[in-house]
Amino acid sequence: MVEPAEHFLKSTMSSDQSANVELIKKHIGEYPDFPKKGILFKDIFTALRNGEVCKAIKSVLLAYVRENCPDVQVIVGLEARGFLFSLLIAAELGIASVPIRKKGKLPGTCARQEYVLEYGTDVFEIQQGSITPGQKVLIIDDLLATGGTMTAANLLVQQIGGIVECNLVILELTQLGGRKKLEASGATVHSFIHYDDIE
Ligand SMILES: O=P(O)(O)OC[C@H]1O[C@H](OP(=O)(O)OP(=O)(O)O)[C@H](O)[C@@H]1O
Ligand SMILES: Nc1ncnc2[nH]cnc12
Repeated sequence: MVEPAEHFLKSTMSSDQSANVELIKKHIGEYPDFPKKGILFKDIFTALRNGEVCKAIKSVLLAYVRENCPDVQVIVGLEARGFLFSLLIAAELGIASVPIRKKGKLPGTCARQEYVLEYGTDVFEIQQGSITPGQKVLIIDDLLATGGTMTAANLLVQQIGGIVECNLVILELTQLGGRKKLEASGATVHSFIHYDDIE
C-alpha cells in the first residue's frame, strides 16, 4: 500500500500538491529482487519518463522547501538520484548545490564516512571547503530506507562545518527504520510518499 506522508498532507499540502503527490506515486517503478534477491527496488527513474511527473516533483519539492526551510543556503544532493533534485531546487532558489559522492569520485581533499544501507556497505565523500562553516543545509535524496545513507550525509556535512536544517526525500520505506535512526541523532526528515509494507 502506498500513501502520501500524512503529516505533510494534513498540515501543509494544498489540494494541487496532493494531486501532484498522487501522480508521482502512480508512476514509481517496482523491481523485485534488485539489486539483490529479496529487495523490492523502488525506482524513481521510471517516474521521470513522464513529463507531467517531472513537473509535479519540481513543484512539490519547491513548495515544501519554500514553506518549511526558507532559510537554507546550500542544497546537498546524494549520489546518484539525489543529484536529480538538488540542482533543481538550488537553481530555482538561487542558492548553492553541493554533491556527496561515493568514494574516489571527487577531486581535492575530502571528508569521508563509511555507511551501511539496505543491500550493502559504501563510503561517501564531501569536498572540504564546499560548505562555509555555519551555513544552513538541506540534504536531499530520492529515498529513505535504513537511513544509513542519509545519516552518513548528515555526519559529513557536520564534519565540514555545515548545519543540517532539513533532510528531504521523495520516498520512504517506513519498515526499514530510517526515520527512527535519523531522529535518534537529532535530525528531522520529510518524505512525500511512504510505503509501509516492505520488510
Ligand atoms: O536508507 P538507505 O538504506 O541507506 O538507502 C537509501 C539509498 O539507497 C539508494 O541509493 P544507492 O546506494 O543504491 O546508490 P545509487 O543511487 O548510487 O545507485 C537510494 O537512492 C538512497 O541513496
Ligand atoms: N528498496 C529500495 N529501493 C530503492 N532504493 C533503495 N535503497 C535502499 N533500499 C532501496
